[in-house]
Amino acid sequence: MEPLLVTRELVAGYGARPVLHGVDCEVRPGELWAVLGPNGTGKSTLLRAVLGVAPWVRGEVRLFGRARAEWEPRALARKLAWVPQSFEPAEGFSGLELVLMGRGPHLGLWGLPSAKDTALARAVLEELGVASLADRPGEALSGGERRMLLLARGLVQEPELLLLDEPTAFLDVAHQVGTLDRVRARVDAGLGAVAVLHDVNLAAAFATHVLLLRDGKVLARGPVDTVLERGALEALYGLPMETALAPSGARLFAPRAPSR
Ligand SMILES: Nc1ncnc2c1ncn2[C@@H]1O[C@H](COP(=O)(O)OP(=O)(O)OP(=O)(O)O)[C@@H](O)[C@H]1O
Repeated sequence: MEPLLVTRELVAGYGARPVLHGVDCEVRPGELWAVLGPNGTGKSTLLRAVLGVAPWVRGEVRLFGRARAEWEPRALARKLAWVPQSFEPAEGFSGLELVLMGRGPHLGLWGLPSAKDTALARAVLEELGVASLADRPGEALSGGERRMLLLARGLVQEPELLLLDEPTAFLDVAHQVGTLDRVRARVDAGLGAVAVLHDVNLAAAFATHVLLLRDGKVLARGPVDTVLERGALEALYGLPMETALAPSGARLFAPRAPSR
């Protein structure tokens, strides 16, 4: 299957300083890539470089078979959705209206959502277990509630490729699992997704592939079952790790303090 996203020798940074030093990756339909790595290593910068919002980028970024620069923004927004780490909703918008913004790239000349768009937005909120946020004022929502709206906005955009920057941050454990479960269900139906995660166990449970990023370089990448292992994680985080097999067969990872 043709890749949705390809980066080759990707270098990106801010000011004079490169943050990414030659990152290669490929994402195909039906793949959920977890990007793991220490703080400040360039995970968000990688997503931002793909979106074209990192201050400078060298190397190749191809989306849906074409160079990124060849895409007209609105056409690209019908295929590529972005779930950022956080947002400050402008005052006066309800939760439903904020989610409906995800339909923007699909709307006609006047930009007015139809009854079908509204039904889709309500259905996604329902699916995520946050239907009650539809009628709440956006500016009055908690950090976790805003995250759920951001995810809903990304899903109603009905993209072919979904980029998620720490989608589980600020969420309780049930919403963390629920969020990745809903993303994975869409991935199993053909979506491609890239999610920056800090929780190795969530990556093990939901990702199909992992990309381990350290100091702006790819330490390892490939299928989750082969790449996500103790030695690679110890090299990634510079910390001893323990692994175990749960009765369900799930692989579990636990960091150990070096002094203990
Ligand atoms: N707008 C910016 N201007 C200058 N430097 C930046 C900017 N954004 C990020 N950086 C720097 O680039 C480096 C990589 O940042 P990035 O946000 O990509 O890391 P990350 O791996 O996502 O980190 P975290 O896990 O802490 O979110 C960091 O050293 C950061 O300070």
